[in-house]
Amino acid sequence: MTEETPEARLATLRASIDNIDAALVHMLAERFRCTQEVGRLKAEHAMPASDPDREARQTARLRSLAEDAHLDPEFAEKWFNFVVAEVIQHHTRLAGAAQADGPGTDTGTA
Ligand SMILES: O=C(O)C(=O)C[C@]1(C(=O)O)C=C[C@@H](O)C=C1
Repeated sequence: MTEETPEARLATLRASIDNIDAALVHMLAERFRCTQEVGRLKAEHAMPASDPDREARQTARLRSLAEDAHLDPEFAEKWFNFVVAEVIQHHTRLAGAAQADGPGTDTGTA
């Protein structure tokens, strides 16, 4: 039986990392597609960009999931906070644009 060389093992592991990174990019793209719609909904209905209660619930949930998965819960929380900060910036920008547009030009009347 021939042993796998360290170089071959590294290449195998990197192939898996490539797949995982690609999946993460696709999942993040889907998440941002979703939060963009949430941002539009919030802007249209003058709802606040951030929801600290929702964030607290999600942080607790993700920390628990991370523990179960043997992922550092501190890291999971940092990742979530990083993503949410970006989402809130997008929401705030959409709210500003909605305000600049005024209450809506399409009144449904002729
Ligand atoms: O669920 C919402 O209300 C969102 O705007 C999404 C989201 C998130 O990205 O998870 C972002 C900002 C809020 O503070 C809470 C959660």
